[in-house]
Amino acid sequence: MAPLPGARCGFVGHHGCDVSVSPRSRSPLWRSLSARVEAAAPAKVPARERGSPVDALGPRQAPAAAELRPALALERVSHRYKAKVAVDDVSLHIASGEIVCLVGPSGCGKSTLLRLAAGLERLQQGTVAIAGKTIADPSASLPPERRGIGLVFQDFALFPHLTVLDNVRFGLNKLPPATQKERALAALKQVGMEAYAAAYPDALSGGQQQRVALARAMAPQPAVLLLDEPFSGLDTRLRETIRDETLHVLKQSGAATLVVTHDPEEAMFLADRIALMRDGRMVQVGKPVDLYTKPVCIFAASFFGEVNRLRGTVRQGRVETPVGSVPAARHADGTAVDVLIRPEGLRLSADPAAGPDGRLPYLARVEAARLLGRTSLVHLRVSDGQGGIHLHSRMPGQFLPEEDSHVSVTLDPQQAFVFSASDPM
Ligand SMILES: Nc1ncnc2c1ncn2[C@@H]1O[C@H](COP(=O)(O)OP(=O)(O)OP(=O)(O)O)[C@@H](O)[C@H]1O
Repeated sequence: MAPLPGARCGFVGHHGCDVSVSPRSRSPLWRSLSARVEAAAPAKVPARERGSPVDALGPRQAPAAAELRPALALERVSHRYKAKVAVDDVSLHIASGEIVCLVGPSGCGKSTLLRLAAGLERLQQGTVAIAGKTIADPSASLPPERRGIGLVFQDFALFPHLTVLDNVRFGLNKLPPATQKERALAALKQVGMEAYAAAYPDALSGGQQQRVALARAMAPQPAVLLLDEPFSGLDTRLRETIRDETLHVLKQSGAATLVVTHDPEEAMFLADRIALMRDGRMVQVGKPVDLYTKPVCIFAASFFGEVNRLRGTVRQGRVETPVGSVPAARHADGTAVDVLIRPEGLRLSADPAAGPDGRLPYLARVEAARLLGRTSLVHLRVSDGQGGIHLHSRMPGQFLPEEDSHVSVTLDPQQAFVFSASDPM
């Protein structure tokens, strides 16, 4: 996967990540808009994707390859808040049935991009298209409620004076009453909340409210679902359960889904593709495995997990480090480089014997070892001739060598990334 045109990993610009504006803080305008949007008329999902009335909320067929035009397409979108550039020339396509997670540090422009897709922010530059039809450009814009999108926000924005059933029915008001009820109950069933149809939102837990908000967004069968930090109001344990359930529900819905999250692990868990932003720009878009194993820059490598960072110089297409040699064919001889190694890329053995090829192993002194549950984190010191370097290794299961003992280190080159030291961060 090549870096995106114009991707600037190290773009440390005048529009830095300064103030975070969460949807919660945008009320009351935000709330009234979100209420309007969530009350949107049934969306224009192509008939073939809707299914029969019987399977209205059942699994949809995956679209044939020829039909893979993006359900949602943002083209060269930019947005400023006065002098602040929040989104800078971003393009993103999402296919029907695909889940794309938009990640990046606080203030990098994720929510702004989602709000532009939703029509909650006037488009200043670029275009937004749904199912191949341009619905917004700087001269004209379809209002949010006519875009055929479902929205779920961080605070769920349920109507407190309506029952769960009526909350979900709200967006179906153009349908005959009997169909409204049938469709709303089916949506509630899909999220496991049909037993709570008569309850009011304040009698529900956070996780239950999130499920109702998802049912409400999905009940009109929108072609596009936009979720802004949908799990961040939930405690850690509940969040894992709810996002697992949500993944299955979203996959069944067949909608093109954009999920904003600041949590890289959540993105890895949910996404078919991840779009990583920084300072308003798109840094890298790809499958989670590609972002993790083929990061295009130091920022991308560091965003998805801890990395050990070593300095080195390229000699004959490789960099020698105190824990092993790393291929660096893309860099000219003599280039000063940063080598980033994931902790799980340093495999340890408590038996520091020579390898089968008779070569002496790379050795490290154990400074501490801690069991973290499924893995053990081992703090190491390796010699670099200048006082030593501190590194972390993450080993599967229980691996707790004695403090001050020596272990041998084998470096997995697949988990080591080399970037020119002169590249921006
Ligand atoms: N209504 C606004 N007026 C002025 N500046 C804004 C407004 N909304 C957002 N910004 C600024 O635009 C930038 C991008 O904000 P945005 O909310 O899109 O980022 P984000 O990545 O979603 O952040 P977070 O993860 O903290 O929600 C930030 O610097 C923010 O301060």
